[in-house]
Amino acid sequence: MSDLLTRITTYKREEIAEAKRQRPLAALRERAANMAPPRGFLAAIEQRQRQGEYALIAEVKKKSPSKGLIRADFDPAELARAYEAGGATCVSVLTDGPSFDGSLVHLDVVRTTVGLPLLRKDFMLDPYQVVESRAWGADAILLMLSTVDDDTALAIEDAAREFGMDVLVEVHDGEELERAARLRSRLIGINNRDLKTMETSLATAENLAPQVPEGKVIVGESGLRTPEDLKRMAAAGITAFLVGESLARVPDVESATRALLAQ
Ligand SMILES: O=C(O)c1ccccc1NCC(=O)[C@H](O)[C@H](O)COP(=O)(O)O
Repeated sequence: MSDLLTRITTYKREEIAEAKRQRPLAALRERAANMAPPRGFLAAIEQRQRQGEYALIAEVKKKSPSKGLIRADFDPAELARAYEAGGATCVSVLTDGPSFDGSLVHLDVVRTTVGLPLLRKDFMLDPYQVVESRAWGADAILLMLSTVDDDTALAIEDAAREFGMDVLVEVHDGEELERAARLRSRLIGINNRDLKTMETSLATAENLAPQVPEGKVIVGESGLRTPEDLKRMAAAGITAFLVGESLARVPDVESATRALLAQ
């Protein structure tokens, strides 16, 4: 694991322990049970792909460890509304506070603003966080295999399935891809960002895509900026994308979203 991920997972474990003290699992489960059913995240992506269109998961992102402040006048609701109007299929909401200035409250706000399925983008280390995600309105979660062992990955996936949520399983190399293939989730995200160097290379997704087993849906993640980048991914068989910075940074987010998706 990179130094950054070690630092993030260390404070995340402390956050989880504190959250469990503040809101025990039983109370969280009750809140999750009272939520409207999940909006189908994978189903929305596959429907878009069946129509021959790109499926965009557009990310509500204020700042990041690699880029610092991305959007000074950050308003999660306004950003999500622009993504929806620009043709996004789903929205990813960063909820990590210390590194991204995210919050679970953003998830709640975005859910009441748009009708698109929502991904909770955070560092999932404990099944407790899955229940928390559902309780705050997420329809899907991200599971980064670089931060969990196989038993934990399975437990997190099981918890998500119990709540009818989808899991985007994130990999960055061949070994993680082999582990991802053993999980039941059909969504595999290939992260182009190397979290040791913070460099992005589209070659990562291009090289790993042919090794993804039949029946899985690949999401190309990070470093995607232009319609040409998406075309390059599509040539490698990837037509679903997770995009944050390049859309969240610009003044006219709706137009930028529409322009990115032009095929
Ligand atoms: O973005 C970062 O700097 C980062 C650092 C450490 C862990 C995760 C990080 N990013 C999360 C993501 O996966 C991206 O937000 C997402 O793929 C969108 O990437 P981009 O379009 O390059 O903003």
